[in-house]
Amino acid sequence: MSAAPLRVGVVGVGLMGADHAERLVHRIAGADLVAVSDPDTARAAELADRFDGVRAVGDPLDLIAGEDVDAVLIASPGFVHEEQVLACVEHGKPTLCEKPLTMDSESSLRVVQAERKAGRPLIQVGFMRRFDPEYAEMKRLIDSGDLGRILLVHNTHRNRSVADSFRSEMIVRDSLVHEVDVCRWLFGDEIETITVHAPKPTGEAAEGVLDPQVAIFRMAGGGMATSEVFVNSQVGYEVRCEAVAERGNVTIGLGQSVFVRRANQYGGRIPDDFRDRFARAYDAEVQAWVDASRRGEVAGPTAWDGYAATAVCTAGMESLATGRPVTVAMAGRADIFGGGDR
Ligand SMILES: NC(=O)c1ccc[n+]([C@@H]2O[C@H](COP(=O)([O-])OP(=O)(O)OC[C@H]3O[C@@H](n4cnc5c(N)ncnc54)[C@H](O)[C@@H]3O)[C@@H](O)[C@H]2O)c1
Ligand SMILES: O[C@H]1[C@H](O)[C@@H](O)[C@H](O)[C@@H](O)[C@H]1O
Repeated sequence: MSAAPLRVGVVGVGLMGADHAERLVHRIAGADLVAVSDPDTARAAELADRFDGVRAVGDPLDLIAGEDVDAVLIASPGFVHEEQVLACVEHGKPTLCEKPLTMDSESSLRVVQAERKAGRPLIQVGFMRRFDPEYAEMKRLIDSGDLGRILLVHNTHRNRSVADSFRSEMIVRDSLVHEVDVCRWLFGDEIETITVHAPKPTGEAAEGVLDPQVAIFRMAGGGMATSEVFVNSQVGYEVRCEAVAERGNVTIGLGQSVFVRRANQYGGRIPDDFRDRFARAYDAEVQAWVDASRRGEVAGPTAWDGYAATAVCTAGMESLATGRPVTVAMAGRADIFGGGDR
């Protein structure tokens, strides 16, 4: 591992970028935040001013090219990820790119191919649930084999509310993409077909938005998963997952760590949003990225995982439009890696 701290630049400093900048400064070892960039230059300057020695850069591509930046954390909107990740690859910089890797499977495949051409792994994708202590324990239990083979997974994913600009297809591409990654990871298998159904929408969703949605995945090895995604639930941030195996089942996300009784009521607290529920997961994710980058490696979800998830969501958006099951179209791994393991 390099003895020097990793000098990190953050691209996009909205909700997630600002949250990651705070964690890089206050909670992550072996990294120095050196630059932030956002087309909203006032927002970037305001964030940079909160910390010592952090500069605000107008053009994200200048930050990526910067000689004082060793590695880049991308937290811009998904539609600019392709250009920015490709620039990072061109400059040989380790990159943590927030999900989704890109907007569709063709562009994600271009990223996989560019990384392959660069000759070394550079990209980690921000599927932070893999770093959540509860999900990690679930994965450990399933992989131990003690419960037998995993048969089914049931996911629930609810946000309190989203902006009216968050349309039906974004529920698939931006929200369901987490369940896609979780299922690929838990089953250790690809999703072969996806069907996305929608009941009559909630009156709390914007006009024309199909919310909630229910997705069904059929895994290549015969497993199956259901996922409810409901982004205007009005309740809070609820993420639950139950894995059903041959001799037992595992549930996470019940949120029962603190149970309070008062004023004729009992219960616990429901988190506001992802930053609250997954704070420890983001910390572990970014720490793993920093550590691996200093070793010249990639930890956690790879560009291939980002591509596979995007390919499933591309099929999912087609299913949402047609109401029919759609087979996921993916390039063969061997065609890209020639039998390698990444
Ligand atoms: N892992 C998670 O749980 C999680 C949670 C929320 C968001 N995300 C992802 O993080 C990313 C950012 O989401 P957010 O919620 O922070 O959005 P946001 O809208 O709060 O912030 C996005 C920021 O990017 C800036 N931006 C716009 N165009 C840009 C460009 N070309 N280059 C750089 N910055 C640009 C905007 O000005 C804004 O400040 C998205 O990819 C989103 O899917 C992940
Ligand atoms: O971009 C966000 C983020 O990925 C959250 O984790 C998810 O719960 C939201 O639904 C999505 O919009």
